[in-house]
Amino acid sequence: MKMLFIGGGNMAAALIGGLIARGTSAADILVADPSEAQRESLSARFGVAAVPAADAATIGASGLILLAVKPQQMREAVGALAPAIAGQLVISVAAGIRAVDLARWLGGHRRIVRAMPNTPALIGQGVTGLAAPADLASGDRALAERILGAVGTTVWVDDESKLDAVTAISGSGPAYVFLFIEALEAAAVKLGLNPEQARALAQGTVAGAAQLAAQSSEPPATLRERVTSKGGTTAAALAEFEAAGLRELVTRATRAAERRSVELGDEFGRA
Ligand SMILES: NC(=O)C1=CN([C@@H]2O[C@H](COP(=O)(O)OP(=O)(O)OC[C@H]3O[C@@H](n4cnc5c(N)ncnc54)[C@H](OP(=O)(O)O)[C@@H]3O)[C@@H](O)[C@H]2O)C=CC1
Ligand SMILES: O=C(O)[C@@H]1CCC=N1
Repeated sequence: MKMLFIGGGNMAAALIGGLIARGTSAADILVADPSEAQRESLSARFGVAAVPAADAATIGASGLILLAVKPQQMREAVGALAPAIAGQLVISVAAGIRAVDLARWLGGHRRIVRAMPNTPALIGQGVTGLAAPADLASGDRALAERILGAVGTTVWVDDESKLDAVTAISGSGPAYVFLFIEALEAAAVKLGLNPEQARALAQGTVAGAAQLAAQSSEPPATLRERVTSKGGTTAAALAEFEAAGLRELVTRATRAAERRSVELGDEFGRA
C-alpha cells in the first residue's frame, strides 16, 4: 500500500525511519514537503521519494495519507488535499487539531484517525496514543494500529480529548527525558568527570533504568527503593529532589503541555 506523508519534518522522519527499518519498502512511501532541505535529507537517509507538493494523481493513488505538518500549517495543507482525496484513511499526528476540524477542511471526509506518536518511533521504541470516531470501520482502526504499531506500542483512548493528555505525557515526554540526561551530564562534569565519561554514564544510566523498569514486573517505586540504601548516597540525592518539589513540577509541566495542546486546537483548528 502506498503511503503519502504530508510534511516531512522531525516526526515524519522518525515514523518513516521506523517503518523502513521494520520492513516497509521505501518505494511505498512518498513525502510532500515544500522544504528542499527536508526532501533531500529524507531521500538521503531513507531512500524515499519526496516532492514539494502532492498532485491529484499521487493523492488518488495513495492508500493512506499521514498528516505530519505543524498544527499552524494544517488547515492550508489539508485544504490543498481536499479536492483530490479519494476516500482513503487519513491519519493526523498533529498536536491539538481535532478530527472534526480536519473533517470539515477535507470537505466532510470521515475516515480519520488521530495519532500521537513520539520520536523513539525511529528505533521501533515509540509509543502512540490513538483516537478514532466511534463509527470508524474496524478495518481502518486495524490499519492505523498496524502502521503505528510497526514503530512501537499503541494505546487507544476512547475520548479524543484525552489525546491532549497523551501529548503531554508521551508525545512531548522524550524531551523531558533528554533534558534530564542533559542535566545529569552537566552535573557529572561539575563533579569533575570529563565530557565523554559524563555522557557515557548519564546516557547509560537512563537507558539501563528505563530497560529495567520496562522489563520488571515491579513498579518504578519498588525499583527506586532498591537503589536507595538506608542513610546512603541515593537517599541524600532523592531528599533534594523531593524538597525541590520534583513531583509537583512534573505535574505542572505536563499540565502546561496539555493546556497548550488544547490551545493549539482552538487557535489553529476552529478557523
Ligand atoms: N516532533 C515530535 O516529537 C512530535 C510531533 N508531533 C506532531 O507532528 C507534526 C509535525 O511536527 P514536527 O515534525 O516536529 O514539525 P516539523 O516542522 O519538523 O515538520 C513539519 C514539516 O512540514 C512542512 N510543511 C509545511 N507546510 C506544508 C504543506 N502545506 N505540505 C507539506 N509539508 C508542509 C514543514 O516545512 P517548513 O519547515 O518549511 O514549514 C516541515 O518540513 C506536528 O503537528 C506535531 O504536533 C507529534 C508527536 C511528536
Ligand atoms: O512540541 C510539540 O508541540 C510536538 C507535539 C508532541 C511533541 N512535539
